[in-house]
Amino acid sequence: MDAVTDVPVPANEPNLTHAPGTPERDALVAEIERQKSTEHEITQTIGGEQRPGVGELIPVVQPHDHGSVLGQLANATDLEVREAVGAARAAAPSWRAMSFDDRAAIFLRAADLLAGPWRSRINAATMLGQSKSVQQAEIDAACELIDFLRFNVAYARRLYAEQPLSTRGVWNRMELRPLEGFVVAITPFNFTAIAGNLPTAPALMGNVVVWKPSPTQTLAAWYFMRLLEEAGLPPGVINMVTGDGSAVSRAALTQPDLAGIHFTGSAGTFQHLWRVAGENIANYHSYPRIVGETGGKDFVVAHSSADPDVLRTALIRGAFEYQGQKCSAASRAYVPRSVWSAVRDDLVSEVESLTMGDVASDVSTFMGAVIDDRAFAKNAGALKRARDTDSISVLTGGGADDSVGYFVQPTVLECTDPEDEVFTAEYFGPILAVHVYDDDRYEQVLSQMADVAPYALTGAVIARDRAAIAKADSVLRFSAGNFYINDKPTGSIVGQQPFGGARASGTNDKAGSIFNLVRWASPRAIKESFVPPTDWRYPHMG
Ligand SMILES: NC(=O)c1ccc[n+]([C@@H]2O[C@H](COP(=O)([O-])OP(=O)(O)OC[C@H]3O[C@@H](n4cnc5c(N)ncnc54)[C@H](O)[C@@H]3O)[C@@H](O)[C@H]2O)c1
Ligand SMILES: N[C@@H](CCC=O)C(=O)O
Repeated sequence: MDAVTDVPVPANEPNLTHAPGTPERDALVAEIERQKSTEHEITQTIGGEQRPGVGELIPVVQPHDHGSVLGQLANATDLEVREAVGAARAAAPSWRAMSFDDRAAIFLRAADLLAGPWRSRINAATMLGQSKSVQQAEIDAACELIDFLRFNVAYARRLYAEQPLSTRGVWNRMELRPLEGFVVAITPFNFTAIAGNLPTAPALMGNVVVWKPSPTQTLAAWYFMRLLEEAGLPPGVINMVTGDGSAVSRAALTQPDLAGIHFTGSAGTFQHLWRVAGENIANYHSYPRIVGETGGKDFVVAHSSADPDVLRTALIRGAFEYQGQKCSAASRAYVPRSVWSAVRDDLVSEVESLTMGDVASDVSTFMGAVIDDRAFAKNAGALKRARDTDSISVLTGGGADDSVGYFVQPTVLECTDPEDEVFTAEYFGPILAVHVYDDDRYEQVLSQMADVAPYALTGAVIARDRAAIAKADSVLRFSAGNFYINDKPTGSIVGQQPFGGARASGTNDKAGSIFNLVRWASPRAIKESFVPPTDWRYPHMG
């Protein structure tokens, strides 16, 4: 049985600025050059062994310069996925027998390695492979992932300490067992932190994992696997298979000992995974835990009392950082006419001043490219449709060019029809749709926009009038799992704003929180009677 020890009290990792002349910037630039000139063989990791993979090869490119290949990965075959499941099964007995302190120490060491010698490696891979600016890589691949690793240890300790009442002569205990079987973690392209958190959170709770990162995030994922090995993660606890995931659906999700799915990505993919689990429901030993955080159509609603500078900043940062490819990105805004007349021209000219380009060659760049040809086509199609729709005016942007990289201009659309697709569909790109309303229609606008999109992930109200804030808080109660007052709807911080949404946005299990970790444990209640009864009769029987 584990000793109950204290764990280090977590604190959020401070962001390094990477300002010109700082040591972190020099280290990062050198590491970017090293990775650019390396043809990475992006191996799978099965039972602690790095394997090149026998499936079809998929090039990993720089999205802002798609002719530059960073390495190749192989699309995992069904056999390789089955081997990864086998390696996880083989590792399970010794991993679950290991004390919590020993497991926790591995992930705390991983956090410290990432905060120190591995920081520039994982940041550089995220900038090159996912086209993140240095600021966006730092808050994600370094700080948020370090926070996930450290805070999860503290949350897990709290969960283990949560014990039932004991009465005189009876000791009641609760044991948090890992799930019986293995967990599949399937992760998105847009956050290296999420990719790292989804396999490590169940592993911390004593589970074994098969991890399938997104092809376009696999370079940073591959480096993170190496970091976990250096931190002392035993072979087979987390097995990484590469590729598009189709083999994982066929060969892992159908296994009788599938214990859970830990997913982040689009709503469509999540529904597919749930369907596969549903079709196999009678074959599983236990009901698999299904945790999925998915898409958003995140809003900013302004009241006539809004500070125009606060609104403009929230819109620019919220909509255009990382090219609008955050699930939390502001993609629809509702602005009263009086405020719009104060904000519109400055907003347009500031959006036109945003720099876009090769984020890895010029570290001062604000925006890079969208992730791949599929994302480019989706955004270019949405822009064409906007140009062709009478109720929409393109205020700035509207162009796209994939000749060198997958570049989509930061775009502001003004649309008179609040039911239009620009207010309901997730484009996952730098496109902000604005609906301008008469100032006295605030309450009607809140009611309309509360339910117009299928998602309920993030949203913000910008207002100085307290009653207006309270009204938005109440009408939009179920429209966002993360609600911001006078702030942008992006940039949640582990330990401060637990993240996730409901409706089509997911199961809202709040990544990086105690609510998420509880899903990866199977509690056992134990009652021990010290002086048990020896006569079955009760006093009322005389
Ligand atoms: N709510 C959140 O916390 C959150 C966070 C980040 C991203 N997202 C959402 O993720 C989406 C963007 O990420 P994406 O483009 O990587 O999503 P995606 O759904 O295309 O892919 C997610 C993962 O699923 C895999 N996958 C796809 N088809 C599969 C299949 N048939 N079987 C098994 N695996 C399969 C992909 O390879 C990838 O690893 C957006 O919708 C965004 O809103 C949500
Ligand atoms: N923590 C991030 C999550 C974004 C998801 O893609 C945010 O709040 O912006």
